[in-house]
Amino acid sequence: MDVIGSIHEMQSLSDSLRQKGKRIAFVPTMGFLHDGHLSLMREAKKHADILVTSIFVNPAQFGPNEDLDAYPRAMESDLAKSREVGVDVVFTPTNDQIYPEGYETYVQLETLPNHLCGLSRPVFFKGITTVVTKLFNIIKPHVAVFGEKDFQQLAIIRRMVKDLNMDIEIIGGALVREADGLAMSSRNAYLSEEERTEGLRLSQSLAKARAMVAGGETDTSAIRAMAEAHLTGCPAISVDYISLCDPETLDETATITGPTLMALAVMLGKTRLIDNTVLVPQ
Ligand SMILES: Nc1ncnc2c1ncn2[C@@H]1O[C@H](COP(=O)(O)OP(=O)(O)OP(=O)(O)O)[C@@H](O)[C@H]1O
Ligand SMILES: CC(C)(CO)[C@@H](O)C(=O)[O-]
Ligand code: BAL
Repeated sequence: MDVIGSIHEMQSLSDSLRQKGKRIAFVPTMGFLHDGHLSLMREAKKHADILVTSIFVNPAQFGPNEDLDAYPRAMESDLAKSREVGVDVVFTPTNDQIYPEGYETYVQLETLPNHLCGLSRPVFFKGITTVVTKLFNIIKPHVAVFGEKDFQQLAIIRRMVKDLNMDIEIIGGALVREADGLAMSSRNAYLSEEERTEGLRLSQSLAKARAMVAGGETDTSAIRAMAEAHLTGCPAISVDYISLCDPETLDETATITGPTLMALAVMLGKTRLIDNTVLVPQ
């Protein structure tokens, strides 16, 4: 497995792989790898000859009061896990290489960021679409895999690739959970033991919603009220959003008539947690 820190070296390697007719798959990450990331890598390997991943904690997607400095990092164990899963190349650029002095070009969508996480994280998706565009230009993948845990991110990347005619296939990887249902996330490392237990309220709310829909419920306000009550049953939880929306436009839905995204975001103490499921009417 190669570990490459230089943009120039990465671009040259991608060019030569492409010239040899190799198909390149790409999985971008911010490191502190868990089984969610590894499942995306296993999926990506099915679609290409060479698997490239990146580990880069992107400052442009963190707001001034967010957790950029605290974000967990574990480069050595990340490299060991990557090697084990069969990654061919890990790209690990520095902040100065990605955003050198004088940097001023950003990629931004008009509408999709004005929903869900984008409402409370104003620079989040502008930072993501910018860095993902740069990573695509450096790694030149044929296919890239993003997790369905970050459902809005996946929808935004799909839209961006279509709108900007990027010749890259985007694949969604299923959300991976701990055995008790908690969605895997690097930020789970912030949780105390007690918070870790209370964090189950997200996946429990989604399970209750699925049961309501299976029982014939179609009114999203009833489902939202159930989730609000279940989440705020824990005083340490403050709800950012409980959204029942169209999975493509992310516009809120009053009545469930087709597949509907139910997405949750909460602060549990100082930790931001998200989770989602797609509700399908009977
Ligand atoms: N539980 C999961 N199941 C599937 N994919 C996941 C999961 N967690 C993260 N991913 C995906 O891994 C990729 C890299 O995500 P990232 O490095 O931000 O990890 P993360 O665990 O989501 O971190 P955090 O939640 O703290 O931001 C993204 O495409 C993300 O959707
Ligand atoms: C796609 C990504 C690596 C861009 O920094 C990040 O948002 C993530 O880890 O989901
Ligand atoms: N998983 C998306 C990156 C973030 O929350 O900052």
